[in-house]
Amino acid sequence: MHAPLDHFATLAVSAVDNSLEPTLRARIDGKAKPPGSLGRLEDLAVQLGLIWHPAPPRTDRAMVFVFAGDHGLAEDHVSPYPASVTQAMVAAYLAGCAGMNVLAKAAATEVCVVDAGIAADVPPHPGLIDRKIGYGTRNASREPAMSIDDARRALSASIALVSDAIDGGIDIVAIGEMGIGNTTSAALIAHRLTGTPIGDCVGRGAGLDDAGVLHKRAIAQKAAARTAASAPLEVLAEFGGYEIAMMAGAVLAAAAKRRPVVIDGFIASAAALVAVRLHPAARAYCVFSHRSAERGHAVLLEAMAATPYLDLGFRLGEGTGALMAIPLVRAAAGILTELADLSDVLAGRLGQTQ
Ligand SMILES: Cc1cc2ncn([C@H]3O[C@H](COP(=O)(O)O)[C@@H](O)[C@H]3O)c2cc1C
Ligand SMILES: O=C(O)c1cccnc1
Repeated sequence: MHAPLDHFATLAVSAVDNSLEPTLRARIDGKAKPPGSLGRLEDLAVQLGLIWHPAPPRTDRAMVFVFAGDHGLAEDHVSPYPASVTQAMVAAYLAGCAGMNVLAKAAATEVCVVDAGIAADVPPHPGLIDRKIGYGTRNASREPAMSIDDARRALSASIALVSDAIDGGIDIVAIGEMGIGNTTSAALIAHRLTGTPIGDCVGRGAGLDDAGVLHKRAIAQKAAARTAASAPLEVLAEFGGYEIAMMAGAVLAAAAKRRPVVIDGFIASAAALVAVRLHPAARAYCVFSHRSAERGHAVLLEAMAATPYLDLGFRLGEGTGALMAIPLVRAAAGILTELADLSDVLAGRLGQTQ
């Protein structure tokens, strides 16, 4: 049950070489289209070029890692659903019949389901990766959700898992989560790492009504008032959860291995912020997929100067928003690797890709 700590301690993230950007822009401007006419997809192409330099970007295999964990906070009724839904949804992922599975199929993306800390013993399944750190976190409104050591264990476990997947041929990493109560954890992380008032970070989560949001806000206030922690690892340990820690580790692993990591919505963005505060160079590897309808997502996006590509009104999690952006990543890479130069087209030299 205990993963080693050293993958986190020894991790190195190298910065992308931003001085290459003008060269990449000029190359894209020379393609068979008016300059800038593929809009923000060109920005994504530049980002992929910087990440993969000097190699051309590869996008054959994408994998979404869905980390599942339970939250002690759930006993305070911060969610309209009981904690048992976490495990039930994991069973649905393994059966291939959840929202995430449907969207992963459409996005030609492999699925990796990880038990980061579900509050029950989950029956073994060939599709389930057991990296359980504990049986749910402790209640962050009363005490730290986890120890610093457990936060490091969670980070290290996912760093090892995602690094191995990349070594095994995964070109695009995407992150998502399942954990009843985790929008409260994410709100607390957003609040503490950005300095935004907690009330502006708390939203409806899985569908609270107005009274429910008021109650959730009060619980979050209580948790925030309990601790003055401000360093990213401490904030992560104070507020949880295991699946958020593992998403942060996944971001760091992708960055360390120089692969793009597609960030889902509110909770995944909170994890990305933890990762970026731990290793600022990791920001350049993050692709922010969509703008979640959850209140507080804007706070996180702004803190990372991120403008997502999609606005579909999603507020599900599970990696669903990230999955919808995988085709964009593939298309953007194609701008660099398959789109002809205008000079070749005008000279009638067709069918030669760069
Ligand atoms: C059936 C169901 C499936 C879900 N899939 C993702 N979430 C989403 O809702 C949860 C966060 O909301 P809160 O903080 O209000 O609990 C997370 O598990 C998130 O992934 C779901 C929630 C439910 C109910
Ligand atoms: O944006 C998300 O990831 C989200 C929002 C609400 C509930 N679950 C997930």
